[in-house]
Amino acid sequence: MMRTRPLKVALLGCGVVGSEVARIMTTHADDLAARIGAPVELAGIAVRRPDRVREGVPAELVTTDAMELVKRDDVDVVIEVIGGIEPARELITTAFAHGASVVSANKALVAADGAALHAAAERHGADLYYEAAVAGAIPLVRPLRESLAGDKVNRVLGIVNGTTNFILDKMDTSGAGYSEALDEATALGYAEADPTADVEGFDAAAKAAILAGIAFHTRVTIDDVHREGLTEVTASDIASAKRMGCTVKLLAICERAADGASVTARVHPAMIPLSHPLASVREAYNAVFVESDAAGQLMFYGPGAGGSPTASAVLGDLVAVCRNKVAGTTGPGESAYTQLPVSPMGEVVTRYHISLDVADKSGVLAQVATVFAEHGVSIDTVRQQGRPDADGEASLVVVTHRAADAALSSTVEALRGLDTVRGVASIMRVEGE
Ligand SMILES: NC(=O)c1ccc[n+]([C@@H]2O[C@H](COP(=O)([O-])OP(=O)(O)OC[C@H]3O[C@@H](n4cnc5c(N)ncnc54)[C@H](O)[C@@H]3O)[C@@H](O)[C@H]2O)c1
Ligand SMILES: N[C@@H](CCO)C(=O)O
Ligand code: NA
Repeated sequence: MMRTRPLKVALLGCGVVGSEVARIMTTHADDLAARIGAPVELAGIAVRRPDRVREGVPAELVTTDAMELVKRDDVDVVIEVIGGIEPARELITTAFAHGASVVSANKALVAADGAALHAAAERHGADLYYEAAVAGAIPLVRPLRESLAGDKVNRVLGIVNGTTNFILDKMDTSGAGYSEALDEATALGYAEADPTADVEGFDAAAKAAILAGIAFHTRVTIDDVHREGLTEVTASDIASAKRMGCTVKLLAICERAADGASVTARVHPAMIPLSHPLASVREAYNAVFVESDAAGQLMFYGPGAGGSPTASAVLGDLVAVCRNKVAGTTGPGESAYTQLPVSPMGEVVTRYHISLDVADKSGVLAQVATVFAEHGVSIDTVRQQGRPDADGEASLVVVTHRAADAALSSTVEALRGLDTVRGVASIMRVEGE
């Protein structure tokens, strides 16, 4: 039976995502009401620039005072799509204190302070949902939190940033330059307000922290995630990858250690074989593999960025928290009972592709091989190529077997110390084999 008092929603932020949330709430109002069992209405929309014309957004709902809006007694749900740490955090905690549940797309905030936010929600008998924060429209937070709650997840591996995938894809397929590709991603609404968050890997690291925490039932913050962006990836890395039958992707990788006693979370560019399903993830699409004991390998794929896809995830959460309100209950909160520590990057074990500029003379190969052996890093393949442009120099490309990141780092340091090694042109991890 439909309850007659409408549920009131405060929308904070009306940018790329917020404007789409407002549009869908208006156009789908009847369906949303039927699915929730109560009408759902916008109580107000907090914006920073009230003079901006926003098509389809009722002017009488617009306010610049977000704090006053979240304190209103008639507000049942707050949707936070402002982004950043403050004032989003204070607005969300104030919303909880006033009895409202919160839907947020804010990965930066959840990855920095998720535990405190969950605790505040629980204290006030409210919900905190953030499906949109990880991989946009793709259902991932809820499947991990609910559908896989009876299984044991061991690994989450994927492409979780649309902007960087768009850039790498354009560079790889159309030969576009880095800044041209970034400008296009920004114009399409994929990039964050400050694209540094995307290209330096902060956005993906925040998502990795959230995924690792939920997947392994422990607490992982963005500071625990090893992060390398794509600003160091060169055209020559992409060409090297092609020669190996690989492509370069910015990956987020969360793993439970083999002994089950710790976890790792990292974001970095990596070479993956063209035969791997992640290699064919194009443009701003995201794809995430989840490996678990009972289910085996699951793949989640879809649009990970953009106003309308992200709004889809926000609306899904809105329906869920509204249903909970109607039923007088709350959904699952934080599950961090395993308290597994997060190991440093040095303990991660993977394969490496290293490209060295070396003196083109006898004995160099043996010298280089000795350095690898001395550090316990086993070589899989070596390819030497003369460089007609550089007199007396050659390129040596070494691909290793699986080795600890710390062992690889000390190998590279020792290689740099050799007179015959003129430079380390690139080091890239090789994943997905
Ligand atoms: N764009 C995407 O593809 C995408 C995807 C997933 C998640 N997200 C997340 O969604 C959130 C919003 O992203 P966006 O792309 O819509 O950003 P945006 O910059 O387009 O929109 C944010 C809006 O909030 C407004 N704002 C800032 N401070 C405010 C305040 N104090 N009161 C009221 N309004 C305020 C800004 O003026 C801006 O219009 C972020 O947390 C982002 O990480 C975005
Ligand atoms: N800037 C983000 C938005 C989605 O979180 C991206 O490019 O993936
Ligand atoms: Na999602």
